[in-house]
Order: sequence, then structure tokens, then C-alpha cells
Amino acid sequence: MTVIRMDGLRKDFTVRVRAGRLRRTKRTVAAVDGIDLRIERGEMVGYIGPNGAGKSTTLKMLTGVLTPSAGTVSVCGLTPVPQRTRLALRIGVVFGQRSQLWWDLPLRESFSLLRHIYRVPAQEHAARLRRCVGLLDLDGFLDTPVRQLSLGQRMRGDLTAALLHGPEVLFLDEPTIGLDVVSKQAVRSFLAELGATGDVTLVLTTHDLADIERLCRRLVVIDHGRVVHDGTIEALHTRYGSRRRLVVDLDAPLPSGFTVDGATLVSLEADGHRASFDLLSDEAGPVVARLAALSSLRDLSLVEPDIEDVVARLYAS
Ligand SMILES: Nc1ncnc2c1ncn2[C@@H]1O[C@H](COP(=O)(O)OP(=O)(O)OP(=O)(O)O)[C@@H](O)[C@H]1O
Repeated sequence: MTVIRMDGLRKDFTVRVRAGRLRRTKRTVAAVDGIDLRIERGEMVGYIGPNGAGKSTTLKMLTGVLTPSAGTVSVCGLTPVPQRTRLALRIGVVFGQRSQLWWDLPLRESFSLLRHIYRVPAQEHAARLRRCVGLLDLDGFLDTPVRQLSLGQRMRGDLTAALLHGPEVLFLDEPTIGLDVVSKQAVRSFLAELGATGDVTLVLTTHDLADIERLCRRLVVIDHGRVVHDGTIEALHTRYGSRRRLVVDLDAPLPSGFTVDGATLVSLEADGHRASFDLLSDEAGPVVARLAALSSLRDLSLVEPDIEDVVARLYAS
């Protein structure tokens, strides 16, 4: 079932720019420039792009904060701006840089207020809260006022707050920004668990590609307001010719200019005792066997292609 539809979605902003010392003229910026996208129920989609690509503007149109300049958008069968109140009951929103919690209230009381705002039956609320408290380890700070929480604790609180009314779609804008490694892991594991149920559709924008690798099967990359890639991370690697790298430590040095079927030598170190090869196919076995026949192998490791590199190449192209 399709839960998010965008057809020719567009958002233009009019900005004033300096034209000489005193004069200013108006210029139109196409923040989102004709996006067509379908997202199915239960999908976990990474929505990424360089700074200013139009990610936040898209999320704002999906959540009913901004009216599109052209095109149509629907989330859970609703049109976000005119049906914003109804939509709020069906979606959850987490902005890493902003909190929807009450600054002076302990977390527990913020959650209780949200229960009343969303009119969630007490039992349902208690069950969801129990689950979040368990998975996000909130017990130690449920009674602490939000202003005294660390960023990681606050983010865990915000995630819980976004889920207590049982949304069908969760929009996350930079959910791990500024978090320490442990909190990042906690947030990622929690989202992975949430996504694994298949009930919640997740749309995630982030500059941290480890979030995407951990969580998203599907990656939508936008640049200058347009979709430049829509598919799996593997498809992105294939498109950019990313190769797994095989690094071997050998007893005898390899001569420079050495060739082996199935791989390309990319570097030689330690007087030729350590060699790195880009594998030309998914199978490392035959190449390893050929190398072992030449000289005894002391050690070997396989390095997966780095998504950061691929995405940097995609942004640059
Ligand atoms: N309210 C606004 N008025 C004018 N221009 C805007 C406004 N909001 C966004 N823009 C412009 O629209 C473009 C897209 O901005 P947007 O915030 O959606 O990008 P983003 O992909 O979320 O970037 P970032 O990764 O930096 O958050 C940018 O050129 C930005 O300057």
C-alpha cells in the first residue's frame, strides 16, 4: 500500500538579493524542483543530499508545514496542509535540532500531556511507553526536566514522544546529529527494531551515512531539488563501479606491475609484502587462491566499499 505520494512536487522561494550597493532584486529559488516519488507501507527510506538540496523543504511539505508551489503530495491518503490536524494523528515527526518536549517538565509529564493531546487510551499509551522505556533505556531519567537532559537522552525522549500516539509514518530529520557514539547506536537499534515490525514507514534525512547503511534498504538522493538516485545502496555501488578491496600480507614480495585475473592491483606497501586489490567481481575466493599459489599468505582482509566515497562522487557529478 502506498502511504506517501509526490507528483511533480515543487517549492519555490522568493529571495531578495543585492544588486549593487543599495538596490535589491527578487530571485526565485527552486528548493524542490519536481519530485515524483512513491513510498510503500513499512519501507525505510533514506532521503539524502548535500546542504541545500531540498530535504527539509520536502519534509516540511510532507508534514503540512509548507504549501507546495506546484504538484501534489499525499501522506496516508491525506493532503498535508489542508488536512494537517488529521494528519498529525497519523504521523510522527522528529527534528534532531528541535524538540517537541516541554523544557521545564520531566519527560514523564511531557509524555502524559501528549497522551491527552492525542487522546490516546490509557492502556495503549502505557504499553507503548513501556516498550520505548525498555528499548531506549529511559528509566534513569524519566523524572528529569527536559532542560537537564543530555542531547542523547533528549533525543531518546523525542523519539518516544513521536511514537506514543502510534503513528503510521515517522519522519526523522537528522535524528543522530550531535549524538555520542553510544546514543547513536541506541537510536539506530531502536529505529531498526521499529522498522522490522513492518508497521511503520520511516523517512529519514541525515548527513550520517552510517544511519542509512544500518537502517535503510532504499536510498533516495536529491540534489538541487531533484531526485538523482532512487534505489538500494548496492545499486548505487554498482552504478558508480564501487569494488570490494582485498588486502593481503604475503611472505614473499609482489613485484610492482603484478597482475592477477579477477582483480586490479591498487597499491603495494611494506616492500611489496602488503598488496591491495580491487575485486572485479563479488567473489574473492579465486583471486585469493591465485595469490596463495604464488606466495604463502600471512593474512588477508576484505574491505567493503565506502558509501561516503560513492555519495561524494554522486554529489560531485
Ligand atoms: N524559507 C526559505 N526562504 C528562502 N529560501 C529557502 C527557505 N528555506 C529553504 N530555502 C532554500 O531552499 C533550498 C533548499 O533548502 P533545504 O533546507 O530544504 O535544504 P536541505 O537539503 O534540507 O539542506 P541541509 O542539509 O543544509 O539542511 C536552499 O537553497 C535554501 O537556501
